[in-house]
Amino acid sequence: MSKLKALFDHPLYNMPRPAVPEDDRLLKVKPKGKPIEKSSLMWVSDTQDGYDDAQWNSSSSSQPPWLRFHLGITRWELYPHLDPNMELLTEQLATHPIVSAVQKSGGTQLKLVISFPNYGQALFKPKKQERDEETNYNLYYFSDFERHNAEIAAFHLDRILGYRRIPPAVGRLVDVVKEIKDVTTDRKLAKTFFNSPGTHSSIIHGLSCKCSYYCSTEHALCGNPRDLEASLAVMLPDVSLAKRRSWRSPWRRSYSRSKLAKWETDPNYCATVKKTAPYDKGTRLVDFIDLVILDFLMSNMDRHHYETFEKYGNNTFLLHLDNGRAFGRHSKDEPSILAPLRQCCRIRRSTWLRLRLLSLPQYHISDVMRASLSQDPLHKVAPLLSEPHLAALSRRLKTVLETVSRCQEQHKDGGWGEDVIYDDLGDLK
Ligand SMILES: Nc1ncnc2c1ncn2[C@@H]1O[C@H](COP(=O)(O)OP(=O)(O)OP(=O)(O)O)[C@@H](O)[C@H]1O
Ligand SMILES: [Mn+2]
Repeated sequence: MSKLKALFDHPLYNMPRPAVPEDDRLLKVKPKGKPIEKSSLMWVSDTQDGYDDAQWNSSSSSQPPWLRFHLGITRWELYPHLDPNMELLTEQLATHPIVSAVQKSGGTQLKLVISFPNYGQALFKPKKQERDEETNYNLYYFSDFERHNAEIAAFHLDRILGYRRIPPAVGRLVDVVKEIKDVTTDRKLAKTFFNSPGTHSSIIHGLSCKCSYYCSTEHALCGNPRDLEASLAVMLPDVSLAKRRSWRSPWRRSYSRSKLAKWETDPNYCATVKKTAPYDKGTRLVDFIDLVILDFLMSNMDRHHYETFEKYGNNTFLLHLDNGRAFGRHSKDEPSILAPLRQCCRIRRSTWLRLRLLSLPQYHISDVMRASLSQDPLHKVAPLLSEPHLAALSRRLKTVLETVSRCQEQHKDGGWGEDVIYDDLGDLK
């Protein structure tokens, strides 16, 4: 734990920054401390059963942690470094009673939207795979399971990298009968519960769903006997309050078993991207490279899209949502994920410096991840990432740093050494 603390106390994580301009906040509280009207809560639920009476105003001490999280979102990050709100926010996700659970439509696998008495909401993804199972090498990335522990580990890794672009996610043991079946108003969901015919003393309940893959009784999710491990990620502000835009990744895979994508065959692919909006201006390209580095470290091949908050136009951070297909394999790295860095040879200075820090023994990436993950409530059931996955992180970090060095070498020969490192620190370096 001391390595993690030392890392977060390091000047690279505590750079002086100008105060956030009011317009850079995603949401505003109504002026003059008027209580937030009940009507603005209509999107949460139209039945008030099980919910607390909400009496919030513009004073942050009256606001529940999920609301403080929403109000803290800015143009460049989801939450501040060493956020005092984080502990209570994650504790409530892990312990607050569940008053409702409904299926979230869309996507390939079952997800639920969970609601809490203080109107907070979370995106629930259930455990589907044991921690020590590796994704079958014959399986295409788009048929892989989503892993609840990957969602949790991705949040921790994103924070350790200093990005703060993934909504906080925690693990929780959920009683599938008491906390889902008995409280859901989603009749279709309730109908998918059944008792396992094969067990004697322990009753196993499964739930399956309506979605495109893995939603049959063969892929039922089983409680043990009723407890099911899951990840709960804080919901972002509803899109009626803060619209988001979804961007197709320029390095998207073909999602076909036979076709290659353009970036896999065209060695000059990045030159075209660099000339194309929004990658031709501002920090979009280096922000995308940040995301690529996160994905390579956790071996996530499924980054087909990313999202931004529409309010900020092109000058904003990228939301790193949907990390369930990360951490599937530890014995192999996937070099193609790093293609954008190799092809564009560009990285933010602040990211590069933090990566170098994480490769030093006193801040070693595997050690700080182990420490960070040990704070999750599911750690007492089993460590969120097995040791081989933690070891893979430091091996992959080395590859990222070698790739940057190779870029610098190549660019030095061409006489344009300045190009690789994008200077986002100015005088601070
Ligand atoms: N924390 C969150 N708060 C609000 N919305 C979210 C959150 N996380 C994800 N979403 C939204 O929910 C949608 C589905 O989530 P996610 O992509 O994780 O599920 P999925 O089943 O993996 O979907 P897909 O199969 O399309 O990849 C996302 O497109 C995103 O817009
Ligand atoms: Mn997905």
